[in-house]
Amino acid sequence: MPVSDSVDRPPIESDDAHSTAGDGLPINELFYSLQGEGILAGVPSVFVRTSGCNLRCWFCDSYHTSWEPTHTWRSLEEIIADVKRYDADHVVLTGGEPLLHQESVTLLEALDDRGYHTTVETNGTIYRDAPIDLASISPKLASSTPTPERVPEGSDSSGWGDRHERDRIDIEALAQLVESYPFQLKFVVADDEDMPEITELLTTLRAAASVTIPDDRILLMPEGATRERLAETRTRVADLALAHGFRYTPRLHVDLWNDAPET
Ligand SMILES: C[S@@+](CC[C@H](N)C(=O)[O-])C[C@H]1O[C@@H](n2cnc3c(N)ncnc32)[C@H](O)[C@@H]1O
Ligand SMILES: Nc1nc2[nH]cc(C(=O)O)c2c(=O)[nH]1
Ligand code: SF4
Ligand SMILES: [Mg+2]
Repeated sequence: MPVSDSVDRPPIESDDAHSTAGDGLPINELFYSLQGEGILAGVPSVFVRTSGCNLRCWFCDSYHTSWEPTHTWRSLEEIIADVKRYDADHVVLTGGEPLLHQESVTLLEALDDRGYHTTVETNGTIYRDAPIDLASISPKLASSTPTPERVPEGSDSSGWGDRHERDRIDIEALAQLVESYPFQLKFVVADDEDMPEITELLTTLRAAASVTIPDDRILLMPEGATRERLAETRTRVADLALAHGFRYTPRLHVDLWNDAPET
């Protein structure tokens, strides 16, 4: 369900945390696929992708939820009816940043009431209290920050470099997420220069959080929105996972369907 800007509601403040409340959610796409990433990779799942993000990763594979957000406003009833069309018991709520939206909590409650397993894909900068079966947290490293040289084609990084850098890590939100939900920490990695920041962040988070964070919940995921780019990064990242005793996660959907929408 690719969508364009809606005319029936004002445009969302896509870059403003906690921006939407009230009935419904800005939906960019809703589709059925295999979970491509993380400890549930391979599980048939319905993906609900909200629009709007408080960060601007230069490599974002969901450009139309962040750099140039598009959406249709959908009521929770409509979203649930669409989810029910598929024979799946796993739902993945993603974005954009789904936890920007207060209504994501209401949607998760409705899905939980209907017996669905819920995964939330989040950048880890916002905590909300919701029935989440797996918090799939992907904290953003310095290598994600946009610069004039490293920015999606046709976009302007001005204003976003500093803001992204300021907001990309919130230890308090990360600690609350890992304390509250079964979790995985999924780092996007391109090369060994990313590793010192990961180990430092883990030291800080382990000191801040009241729960243990075992190494088998730390996943390294190769950076790459296309098969071509993944071919450059994946073996390097797998070797880094082995060297550090962390898990490696593939990006199955990119291997299978490259960068096609609704996959
Ligand atoms: C589009 S994001 C949406 C959820 C949330 N905003 C986040 O970043 O976790 C979904 C997942 O894709 C990952 N991702 C986005 N672009 C990527 C890329 N070029 N290579 C690898 N992973 C990427 C994110 O790190 C996250 O785990
Ligand atoms: N197949 C598939 N698996 C995914 N896991 C996380 C995704 C996301 O964009 O959050 C994603 C996605 O976009 N497609
Ligand atoms: S935080 Fe997620 S949705 Fe936002 S720009 Fe980064 S990868 Fe894209
Ligand atoms: Mg994706």
